[in-house]
Amino acid sequence: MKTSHSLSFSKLGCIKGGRQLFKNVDCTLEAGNWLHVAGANGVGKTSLLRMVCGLAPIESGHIFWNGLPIQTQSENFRHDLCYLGHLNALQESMTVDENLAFTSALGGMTPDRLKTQEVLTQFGLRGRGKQLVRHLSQGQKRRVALSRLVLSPAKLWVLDEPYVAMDEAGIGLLANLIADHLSKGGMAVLTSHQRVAIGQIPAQMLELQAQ
Ligand SMILES: Nc1ncnc2c1ncn2[C@@H]1O[C@H](COP(=O)(O)OP(=O)(O)OP(=O)(O)O)[C@@H](O)[C@H]1O
Repeated sequence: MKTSHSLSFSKLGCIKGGRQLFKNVDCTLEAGNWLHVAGANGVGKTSLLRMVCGLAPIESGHIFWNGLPIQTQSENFRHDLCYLGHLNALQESMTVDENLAFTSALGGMTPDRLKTQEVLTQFGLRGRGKQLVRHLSQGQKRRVALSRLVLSPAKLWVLDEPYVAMDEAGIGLLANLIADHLSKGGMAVLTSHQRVAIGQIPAQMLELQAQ
């Protein structure tokens, strides 16, 4: 069932190291849709995503979630959000299962062993649950990180270069995962230097321009 979630940017601007990266960015994303944030290296894509996730302050303009500024509803918004940054944010000295259980606990959920096994199988990591993350390849680590999306109840997925280190099968898998998420009324914001196709759902493009 579709929900009425929405994410909006209004006159959003960002200054880093005394340099204006972007300004006056306006955009609205409704439930069931995805936003491709594009632009040259250093234009500010990661900075924008970090602002959306509350990891960097909003210097000018506003970010609204369901019509309200995100700062006024931090807890709600955090619950609705799942962020995957450049780094996988995995504990290298813990097993795959332990990492996923930790993610579930952080999201306020009881770790579900069966569901975890299902997700690992879906991501081509069957039988890897007891393996230490530091013994996985880069692509496998990325797959573990991405499998957290499936275990999260979040409506909004914010993904910074999710395809990095993924092979062709992994790229297809992630595209299907996002398409499925959108079909259930979810939303996704992602950056990628590659062209991205998510099923038949057209991208809403936000091309950041160097100032
Ligand atoms: N804390 C900071 N202090 C100073 N400058 C910063 C800081 N964080 C980012 N920058 C600068 O802001 C600019 C934008 O960085 P950002 O990572 O957002 O770009 P990007 O569009 O994601 O780039 P890429 O496509 O290369 O990943 C870069 O020039 C970067 O050096």
